[in-house]
Amino acid sequence: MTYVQFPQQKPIDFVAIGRLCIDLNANEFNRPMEETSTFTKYVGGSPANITIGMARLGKKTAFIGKIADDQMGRFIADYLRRDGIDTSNVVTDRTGAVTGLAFTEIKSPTDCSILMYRDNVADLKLKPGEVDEELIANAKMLLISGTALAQSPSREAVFQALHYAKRHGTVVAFDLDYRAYTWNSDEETAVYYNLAAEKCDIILGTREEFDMMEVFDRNPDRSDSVTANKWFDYSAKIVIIKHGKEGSIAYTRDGKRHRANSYPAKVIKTFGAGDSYASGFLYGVMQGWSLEDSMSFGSASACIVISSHSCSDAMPSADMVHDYIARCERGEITVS
Ligand SMILES: Nc1ncnc2c1ncn2[C@@H]1O[C@H](COP(=O)(O)OP(=O)(O)OP(=O)(O)O)[C@@H](O)[C@H]1O
Ligand SMILES: O=C(O)C[C@@H](O)[C@H](O)C(=O)CO
Repeated sequence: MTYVQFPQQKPIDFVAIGRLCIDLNANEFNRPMEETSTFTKYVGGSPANITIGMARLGKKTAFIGKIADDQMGRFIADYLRRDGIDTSNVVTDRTGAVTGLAFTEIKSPTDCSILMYRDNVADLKLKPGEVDEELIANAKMLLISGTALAQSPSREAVFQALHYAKRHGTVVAFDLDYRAYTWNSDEETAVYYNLAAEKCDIILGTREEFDMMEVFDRNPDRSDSVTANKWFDYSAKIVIIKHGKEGSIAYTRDGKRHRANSYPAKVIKTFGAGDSYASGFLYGVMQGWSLEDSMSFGSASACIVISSHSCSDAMPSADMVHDYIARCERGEITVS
């Protein structure tokens, strides 16, 4: 059963809009940030990680965003280009804005957190007039990401991108990617998330992220099916609710529920799970696979990334994900 039809004649498979940042991942594991002295630098930002994931899986990709006019900004743009990602719509800020930094703390494999430095960041300065309509028109899928909705003018740039996607029949996926630090209030967050989600074909988020969107809704039991069904009155064809290690559930417009369990993993840290899951899942859907197979592929991709030190560098190829699934099926990876 195919839930989403992609416009196959379009030359670009996937374009994402949103933040391009730097991750500084603690080199010393299993200790608090206060006791961590060295970090390794990687390209980061959830939509950037997802795009890198899609590129590694062999998709033709592009990115729409804004980088700082500094060494970090140039490092990010070079990294994307080396992965074959089209950066023609990655604009350089000229106002003195800086690159967002995410310092990651790895207290234990299950207790990780991110300390974000995001004042005056370049990614939130993308303007609607800077979004390239032709690029979106030429893409089969546009991915938007929640954090880009947190402030103007990036917020308007995302809505402009959504408008172009609708105008040109580009499928829209929304990774909720809620980062509390960037927002001013729960009400503002819910209003803008809901306005964007109304326009999207595929919505992916954790239970907690959907809870955040439901501050004005009645869902006292935090029911996944109540959450999903709301979006089928708008544009959604697939709504995925992720439950960490417990796996994920996809709801579809025909009233069906599709479940994927997670695979075992030798976890180093949990961040990056959502980004690698998203790229693996969206890749599967674009290949025309069943939702179950696409979700399993996303889950295995997540395991590879959470068993690694980085998010972007660790994004796997399709062969690596198939191999991981085969090794799990042979019982060679058992630690969870
Ligand atoms: N500890 C784990 N072991 C195995 N698989 C996991 C684990 N944690 C997450 N996953 C896989 O990754 C998927 C996405 O994880 P999760 O629900 O934690 O997303 P997320 O909160 O968006 O991730 P992130 O921490 O990157 O923001 C899950 O559906 C599952 O398949
Ligand atoms: O999204 C961010 O800004 C931080 C990410 O780059 C980080 O790697 C992560 O949390 C992935 O989900």
